[in-house]
Amino acid sequence: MTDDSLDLDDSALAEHPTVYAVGSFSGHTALISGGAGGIGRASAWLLGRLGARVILAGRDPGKLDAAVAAMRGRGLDATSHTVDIREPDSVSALFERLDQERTTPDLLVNSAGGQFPQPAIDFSEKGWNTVVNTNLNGTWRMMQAAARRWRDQSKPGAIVNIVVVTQQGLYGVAHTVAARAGVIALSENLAVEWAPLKIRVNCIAPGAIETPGWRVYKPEQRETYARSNPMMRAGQAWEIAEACAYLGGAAADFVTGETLHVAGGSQLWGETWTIPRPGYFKS
Ligand SMILES: CCCCCCCCCCC/C=C/C(=O)SCCNC(=O)CCNC(=O)[C@H](O)C(C)(C)COP(=O)(O)OP(=O)(O)OC[C@H]1O[C@@H](n2cnc3c(N)ncnc32)[C@H](O)[C@@H]1OP(=O)(O)O
Ligand SMILES: NC(=O)C1=CN([C@@H]2O[C@H](COP(=O)(O)OP(=O)(O)OC[C@H]3O[C@@H](n4cnc5c(N)ncnc54)[C@H](OP(=O)(O)O)[C@@H]3O)[C@@H](O)[C@H]2O)C=CC1
Repeated sequence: MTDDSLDLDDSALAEHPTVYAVGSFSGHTALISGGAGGIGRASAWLLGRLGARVILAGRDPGKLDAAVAAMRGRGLDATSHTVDIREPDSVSALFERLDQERTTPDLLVNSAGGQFPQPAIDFSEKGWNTVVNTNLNGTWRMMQAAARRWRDQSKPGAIVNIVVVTQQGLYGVAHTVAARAGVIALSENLAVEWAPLKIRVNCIAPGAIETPGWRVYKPEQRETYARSNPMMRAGQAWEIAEACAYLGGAAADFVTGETLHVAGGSQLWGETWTIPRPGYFKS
């Protein structure tokens, strides 16, 4: 697979079949961090097509503008705001801008995240902190800011955190596995603590999903990902978007504190080496 083939095709996202009914998110607003990336953009398209007003958030205004223009071109209600979830002030500023617009999302999808592959023994202090600050602290900041609005306005809310498979077999990204395990534990805790506020908190653990985010991995490592699960294929961003629509919507009104693996079974079988597999493990 080439670097170019990882780019998502907006015209495909505009027409991909879905199991959900058009209008099932009418009247709902979804804030999607990482909304111009692979999984975030597919989720924005799906939720938008189902009737939601979608707000895409990320660091790169050019990518956000392009994604919003494509969605608006198909008649969807899409806007964007910049945010760096690593910066507390940036997250505060995002939510203040939404307050000024009198916009409170009903659904927050935390898809902003990422990591770089490196043997854990070589992690620098800064590298470790960057990944933990992005994936654990950044996700937390977004959750807390949204929850405060829902509490203050006595509104229900739903959060879907995109994490990674943490049980086994994701080697070379120990920093992100640690951060995402933190997000899962945090989500389970908040599912209880925020239930009185009518806030549901769930996670999706994707397996290998072909997105632009894969460019951080060497082609020879990427080539192995499709065989990292018993279904022997890579997943598509649309498959995560559909799970997002489930956990973020009315069908999951009684679901909270859950982590849904959309991973082709890779949480049960298989191994993923984002760095070259050491000779020690070769048969
Ligand atoms: C059983 C499990 C089955 C599951 C199968 C799954 C298989 C799939 C493969 C793996 C799973 C995960 C996949 C994905 O998540 S793909 C999509 C996610 N997208 C990305 O990861 C995007 C790319 N990543 C990044 O943008 C960066 O890594 C980062 C998160 C760090 C953010 O980048 P940013 O530009 O904001 O930060 P910097 O470049 O300034 O870096 C800050 C410091 O981080 C250290 N660093 C960064 N890159 C490297 C590197 N390549 N090697 C070593 N260290 C790195 C470094 O300290 C940086 O500071 P300095 O530049 O000052 O040194
Ligand atoms: N693709 C896969 O195989 C898997 C992905 N995941 C996870 O799913 C999530 C989405 O990944 P995917 O769509 O594939 O990756 P992408 O890299 O395509 O998208 C991630 C998005 O996050 C945004 N982002 C990154 N850092 C920040 C930040 N500090 N503040 C705001 N936005 C940020 C990026 O936008 P910008 O640079 O413009 O800010 C980017 O658009 C990530 O958490 C990823 O780790 C988990 C398992 C497997």
